[in-house]
Amino acid sequence: MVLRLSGLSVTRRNRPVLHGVSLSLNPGEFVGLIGPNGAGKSSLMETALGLIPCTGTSSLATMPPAQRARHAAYLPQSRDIAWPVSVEDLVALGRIPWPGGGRGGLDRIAIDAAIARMGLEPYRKRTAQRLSGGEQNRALIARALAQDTPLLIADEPIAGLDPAQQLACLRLFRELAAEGRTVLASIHDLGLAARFCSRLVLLAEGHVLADGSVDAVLRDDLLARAFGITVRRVDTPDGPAILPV
Ligand SMILES: Nc1ncnc2c1ncn2[C@@H]1O[C@H](COP(=O)(O)OP(=O)(O)OP(=O)(O)O)[C@@H](O)[C@H]1O
Repeated sequence: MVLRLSGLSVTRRNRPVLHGVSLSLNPGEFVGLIGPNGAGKSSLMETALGLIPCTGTSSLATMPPAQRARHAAYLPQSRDIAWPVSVEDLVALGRIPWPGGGRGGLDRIAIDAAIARMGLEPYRKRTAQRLSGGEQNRALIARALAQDTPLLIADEPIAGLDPAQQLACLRLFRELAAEGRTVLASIHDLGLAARFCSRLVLLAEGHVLADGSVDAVLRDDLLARAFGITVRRVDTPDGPAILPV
């Protein structure tokens, strides 16, 4: 088990936003977290990481901070880069939890691999704050990859990426899962989530409405209940195309 959440409830500004959420993630899963705006997806990720107070338990939140940082990498929804660092130095920050802290030989290998995997070679010496939004997003994903953790928690990782970069990012996450890592990512594009994720969790108003295979979760009744939409579904050789109507 890579992450176990048990009965998580969260209140923000005196409003309950998560209600007794339980979830277990296993090695090799790419789990897509879907649900309407305000459903609690980011809150769930932040709570799992121990960043906001809750009742219930998260196996990650109870770890000492250094151990937690070697277990889970996090791509937050806000992509703010606070300092004018180079892409290379930004990615190296992912190595801080490990012995060597970014400067050892193993760190160098992990940093170079993350930069290559995100196609950032041409940008490595550039100031990260001066890249385009999508390029900054990729640099922050590279930082998370350099952290080399069993679990990656990514909040809307494909938001702001062009179609080719969206596919590249989701392919990469699928590859990470095939390598035995676990990825939990919130995704608004139901078609892409259906094509790439091995499992979906549908969150609505702070409750898990459904958790399971793509077919079990993307049911008409559940989508109508969560989003108030119906979908047209067309099976293609590349996976389902899902059109909300
Ligand atoms: N920092 C905060 N302080 C107070 N309330 C918050 C805060 N962040 C989120 N909320 C509230 O918590 C609820 C869940 O928000 P959350 O960001 O977890 O939803 P989400 O499913 O990630 O939404 P989205 O798809 O829009 O990113 C919302 O009602 C939101 O207004």
